[in-house]
Amino acid sequence: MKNNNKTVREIALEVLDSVEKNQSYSNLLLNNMITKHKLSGLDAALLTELAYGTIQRKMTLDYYLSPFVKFQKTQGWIINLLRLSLYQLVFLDKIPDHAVIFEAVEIAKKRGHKGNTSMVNGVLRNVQRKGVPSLDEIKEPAERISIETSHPRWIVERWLEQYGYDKTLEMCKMNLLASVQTARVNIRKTSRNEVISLLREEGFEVEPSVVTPDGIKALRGNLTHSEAFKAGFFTIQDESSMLVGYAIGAEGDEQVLDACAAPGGKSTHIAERLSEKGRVISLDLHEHKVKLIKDQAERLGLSNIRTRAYNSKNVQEIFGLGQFNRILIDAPCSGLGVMRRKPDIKYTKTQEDITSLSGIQSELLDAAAPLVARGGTLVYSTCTVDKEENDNVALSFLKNHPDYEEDYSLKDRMPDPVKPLVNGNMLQVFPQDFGSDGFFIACFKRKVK
Ligand SMILES: C[S@@+](CC[C@H](N)C(=O)[O-])C[C@H]1O[C@@H](n2cnc3c(N)ncnc32)[C@H](O)[C@@H]1O
Repeated sequence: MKNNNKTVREIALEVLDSVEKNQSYSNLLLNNMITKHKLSGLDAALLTELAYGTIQRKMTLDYYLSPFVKFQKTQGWIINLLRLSLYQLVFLDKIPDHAVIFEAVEIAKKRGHKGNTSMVNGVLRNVQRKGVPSLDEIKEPAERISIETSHPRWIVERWLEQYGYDKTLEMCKMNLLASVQTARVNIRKTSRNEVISLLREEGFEVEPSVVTPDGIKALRGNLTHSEAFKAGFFTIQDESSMLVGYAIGAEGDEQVLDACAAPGGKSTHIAERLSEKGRVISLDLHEHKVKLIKDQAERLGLSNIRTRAYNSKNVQEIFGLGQFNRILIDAPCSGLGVMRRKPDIKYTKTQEDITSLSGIQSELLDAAAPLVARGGTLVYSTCTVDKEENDNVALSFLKNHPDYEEDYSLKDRMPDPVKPLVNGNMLQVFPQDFGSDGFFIACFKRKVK
């Protein structure tokens, strides 16, 4: 359990501190830590469980700690150490209580003075003796969901209003579960059956996705470490994200603009479905992001993608009106559909972010709209579940663009299990539908006349 003289729990505490202090993204930070400390499979899995679990359950843990700790008067790292320890005591049954408390005290000794050590020891032993307060004390439904599932109250209230009690509770509970790694097969190079056989030969536990025809689910092992990945046989992508590639329906020699394209998950999907002569033009704001798309295209052996660092609000300055058969706006969004993979999102996003993002989303759609050829397709997607960024943006787009209409072929383009979720030209996938990301897709068609 020791790496560079740091235990996995010490590293987990560093992750918690950094996520809180520097607003670092937990998923990126965790990957960096795993590499920096050269963590092996089991230790990497434990670090992920401890750091993600503690962040995911932060509000519940604070409720449990509240009778025992004066939050205002306690240093941040001590609160994090207590959260980390309590998470193990309450939510993990494979680690004995005495080991959890012993390690917490050792960390406190290394990090702080004697007073800190005895406080950590005292709080954890007190919790052990008296037990944590019952959630049944919380009578009000929004507050109960908020504390029990660690979602800020404003998010719970919005979802209650938009989707009702049952869906909200289901979604909040689902968001606490670990996400499963999934991959999309590069149909240019190989088939799903072949990739599954290759991965199994390499010792990975995988199965076909039941959501998408080109998807694979990893039950054990990180697929990016496989030879099949290096050979460009697949892309790591969430199953909901894959749906966008089907929704846009690109084929043959078509010209497609992907206006918010990095790191390239959807651009490469579209390119795989086009011919060699077809083109995906992939834009994103910064050179370093565009490089991610180029790297993926190269790994996958795709020569029909062109990239450029560009602000897509100004696309009309570089492309001709009606130039593209299809355009995708996979817009920047609040990401409230991907909380399982980025648990810190729920604590950092605000209602103001949602409003300002919906403005940006509309601007991007407005800028791209005239570049779609008559009879062509415009697809708008987000990885969020908030109606202000989803349905409302889609509806106001149609209202402001009389040259567009709903594209009802969205349903035909969806894989069978997804079809029942399509509502006209829109699709909202919730995390609880398939265990994939919360995702929204709207399809528009530019009128022929
Ligand atoms: C949801 S992500 C795109 C994910 C990508 N489509 C994929 O499947 O891999 C949104 C992207 O939009 C980019 N973005 C935000 N504002 C933009 C703008 N004005 N012009 C171009 N790209 C923008 C962000 O940098 C971010 O990479």
